[in-house]
Amino acid sequence: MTMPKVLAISGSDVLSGGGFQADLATYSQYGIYGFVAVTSIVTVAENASGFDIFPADIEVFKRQLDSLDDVAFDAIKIGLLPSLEIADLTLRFIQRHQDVSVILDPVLVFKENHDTEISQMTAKLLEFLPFVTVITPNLREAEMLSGMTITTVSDMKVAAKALSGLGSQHTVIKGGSRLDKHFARDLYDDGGLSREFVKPIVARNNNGAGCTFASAIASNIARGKSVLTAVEQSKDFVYQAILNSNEYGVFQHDINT
Ligand SMILES: Nc1ncnc2c1ncn2[C@@H]1O[C@H](COP(=O)(O)OP(=O)(O)O)[C@@H](O)[C@H]1O
Ligand SMILES: Cc1ncc(COP(=O)(O)O)c(C=O)c1O
Repeated sequence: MTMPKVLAISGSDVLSGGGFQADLATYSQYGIYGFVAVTSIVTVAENASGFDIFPADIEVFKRQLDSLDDVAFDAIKIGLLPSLEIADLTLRFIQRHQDVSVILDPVLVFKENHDTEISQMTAKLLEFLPFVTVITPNLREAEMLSGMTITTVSDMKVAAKALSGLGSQHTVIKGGSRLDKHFARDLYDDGGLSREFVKPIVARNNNGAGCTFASAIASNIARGKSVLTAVEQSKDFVYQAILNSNEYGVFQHDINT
């Protein structure tokens, strides 16, 4: 049997916690053949106070996507889009491939609080929603995309419904420690059904947890699982990944706020 094929449209994380390094590591755990179109290169900033994002040359990025037009992917996972131009080309790519499941991890807010040009990018990401199978914002990203303030699990439910209403077939909002200091609560919504997935918060390096979670969802969907089952299984997968994570690099991370 041939392996399912999943494309990551993602950045490179030089420390390999997140980005396409995390995507490929996850695909390999699921027996998925992983492809990558690189959106950007992320390095530790020279003063070591955070990260610097270097967008891919726009022509090079376009040529990567054009090269992939004839591959029959089983799913496409989208991560860090560092500029509006790169986001636009990505949107046009998924519009050309509407038969493929798309998992959008809207990387607007890093754990390291590196705010990209947030309001314009938020508006651009909203244009993706009608072409997206699952969107996986963290709490702050969900607030930006929905225009709501989220302080409780019931706010999270309303925001998830609002995002599903804007076109995403399935929404998973990843709750942070602002919501609950002890439990990592994620809220799933498909426009009708709403489900909460909860795990204890683990005090370990969770850099790249968002990338790993979205890639696991993409892998499960590519393997034929329903989206709800894919999310449930991926929540377990990322929990195990954090329990076994390496502690290295210069940053300690909180679960997103
Ligand atoms: N410290 C942690 N302990 C347990 N689960 C976590 C922890 N950090 C993140 N998660 C889980 O990992 C997944 C990714 O979430 P998160 O890291 O908050 O996303 P993002 O990287 O987009 O901010 C979610 O399912 C979240 O609940
Ligand atoms: C290229 C890239 N994409 C995405 C992320 C987001 O990572 P996380 O899953 O921790 O939000 C990072 C963070 O380092 C990154 O470098």
